[in-house]
Amino acid sequence: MTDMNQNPPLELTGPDRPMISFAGVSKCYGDLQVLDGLDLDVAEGEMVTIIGPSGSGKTTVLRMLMTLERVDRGVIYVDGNPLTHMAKGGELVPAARRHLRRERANIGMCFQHFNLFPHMTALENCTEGPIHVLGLSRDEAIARAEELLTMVGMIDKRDEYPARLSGGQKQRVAIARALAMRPKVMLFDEVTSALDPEVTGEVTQVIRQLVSKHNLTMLMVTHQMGFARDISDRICFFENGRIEEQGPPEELLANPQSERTKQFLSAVNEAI
Ligand SMILES: Nc1ncnc2c1ncn2[C@@H]1O[C@H](COP(=O)(O)OP(=O)(O)OP(=O)(O)O)[C@@H](O)[C@H]1O
Repeated sequence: MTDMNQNPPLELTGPDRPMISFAGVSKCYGDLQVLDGLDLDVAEGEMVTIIGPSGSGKTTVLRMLMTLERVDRGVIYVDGNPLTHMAKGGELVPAARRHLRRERANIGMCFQHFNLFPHMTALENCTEGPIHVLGLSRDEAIARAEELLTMVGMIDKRDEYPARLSGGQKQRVAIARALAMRPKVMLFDEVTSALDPEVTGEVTQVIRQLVSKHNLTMLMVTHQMGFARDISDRICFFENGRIEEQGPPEELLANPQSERTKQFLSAVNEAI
């Protein structure tokens, strides 16, 4: 087998290359092996959800895509470019830093607790990154933010501060803010977990629109099987840092093949 860290391919090419690719990725925290030779490809425009027990490594996958964590072995590619192979001896060389900054701009992330800037209005939350990171003019950034706030149904709240918005409204602003950076990939970590069930539907609908309008690629983590069922093209069941089983939602949720997936889903169903 090729050692990906010794000799990683410089890039993945070809029209069928995945938008996201984890190739043999392993990660340890001390003695704890969190990811264990993970292979996971997500095609352009595909919506993939990761489910699995607590501690199985789901959030670590998203954090590694955000380059918040280093890989120990293997390579992660986004749109064919490796995220990790330029890291040397634990410190990033300047070229690697620039490369990572560019790559990171391709990736948007939304979190369970929204992480909006509390001292900025909904509109300012959406213009801050485009002005200060992408170098857009104020007018360009405002036009982009207004278009996105309209898309997520929040334009009438453009001048409100986050404290005056409901959870669902905050999450929709957070989605608009991430999109304002024009990412190729969106990551969603438990974005509906802090929301009331009736509000979950409005966020799900907004996320669905993103694929049809922007052809975004999405990787999501959730504990909510209803959200996974409604939103995903494919669900991956994680166990001990590997994919135990994967498939379309209707197959994986209704007719799981692996004993572990069956146990997990029946425990989740009992808890509901
Ligand atoms: N920075 C860290 N240092 C040490 N251990 C960590 C760190 N981050 C995560 N872990 C551990 O790695 C394991 C996987 O964490 P991760 O957050 O990826 O799991 P998860 O599947 O998302 O869990 P949950 O469903 O509870 O959010 C856990 O045992 C966690 O305690």
